[in-house]
Amino acid sequence: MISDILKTVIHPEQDKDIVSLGMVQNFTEQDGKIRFTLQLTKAHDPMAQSIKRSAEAAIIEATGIAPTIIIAEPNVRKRLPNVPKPPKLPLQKTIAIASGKGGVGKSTVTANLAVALARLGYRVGVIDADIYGPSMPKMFGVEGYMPVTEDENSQEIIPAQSHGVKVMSIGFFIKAEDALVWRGPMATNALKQLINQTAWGELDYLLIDLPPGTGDVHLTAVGALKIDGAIVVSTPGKVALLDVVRGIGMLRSKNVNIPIIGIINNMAYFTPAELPDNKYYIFGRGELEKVAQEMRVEVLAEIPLVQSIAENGDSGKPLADGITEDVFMGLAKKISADGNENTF
Ligand SMILES: Nc1ncnc2c1ncn2[C@@H]1O[C@H](COP(=O)(O)OP(=O)(O)OP(=O)(O)O)[C@@H](O)[C@H]1O
Repeated sequence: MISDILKTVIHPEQDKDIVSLGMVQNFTEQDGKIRFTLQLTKAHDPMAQSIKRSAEAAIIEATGIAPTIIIAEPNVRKRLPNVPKPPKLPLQKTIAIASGKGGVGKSTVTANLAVALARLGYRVGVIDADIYGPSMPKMFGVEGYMPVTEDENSQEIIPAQSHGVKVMSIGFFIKAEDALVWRGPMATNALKQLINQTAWGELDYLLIDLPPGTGDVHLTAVGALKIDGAIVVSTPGKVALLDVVRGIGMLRSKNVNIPIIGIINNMAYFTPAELPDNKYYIFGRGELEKVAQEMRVEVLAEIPLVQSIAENGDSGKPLADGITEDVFMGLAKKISADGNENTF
């Protein structure tokens, strides 16, 4: 019996055989071919390849048949407590998060919004297309993630998983200090690969963290996959407003032509953690709303400047405090099918 043979294959860390651990699934033996799925019990199990090789060797030794073994990642949704069933969406929605200039909080918004959508029960993926400064690995606490393919014949890379979100970043492949030398075609090719060669599985929302500005990488991202809409992140200062106008202009240009879902006013006001009801509009108030009105775009959310947002971003824990959680859950409801007015 093949199952007896597989019982001799022990998971080195869990000290139990792979049959008792329930890792052997969908077993078939037909026309001299043996095939099964090696169902991992934890995500990105570093032992996966060595277990697969041991199982192959054991079967070949006993039967002379080289089996086909497919490694399957565990279904993270099943392990998350209290996750509501996702509402049925007709299509996967791809949303680009853009900004006219760097440092306004685009990556922070992407990470927190992704986790908020996942908490609503949606299946969410994030592509860090910020080739010149990838920050998703840090924000999701998966900096050490080594991308692997499903098996050696597969071209598809398995994304990292963190806080219920699938994450793929150029940062998994290159050192941060090398990112700046990625220019032109190299950057655009890398981005295309990230988009098309990731094993996303089924997703309800795919968020793309675009690089800041309006360069060639944007056009590639836009060309490589159908983007359903863009969220533009800005800060309230006057200089930033000019960039918003430019950014929206780029997104609406003939070549790009992406509908704008709305603007996010990040660092709109300062709130001290100990006085969460006090709002200090230190960069002024109302200017961004004026620009939004002129450009016929909605301001989707005002996100306060709070120390914890920066701290949680640095330590890989999105949505880790009350203030951040409230504002991003509100935003996620607003833009998703959970919202009443705008079922994007
Ligand atoms: N609402 C906020 N409150 C406090 N800190 C914030 C807030 N939003 C962003 N930050 C901090 O500001 C810095 C810049 O944010 P972030 O990296 O998200 O910007 P970005 O627009 O993606 O930048 P880049 O374009 O350079 O990648 C980070 O240190 C982040 O933690």
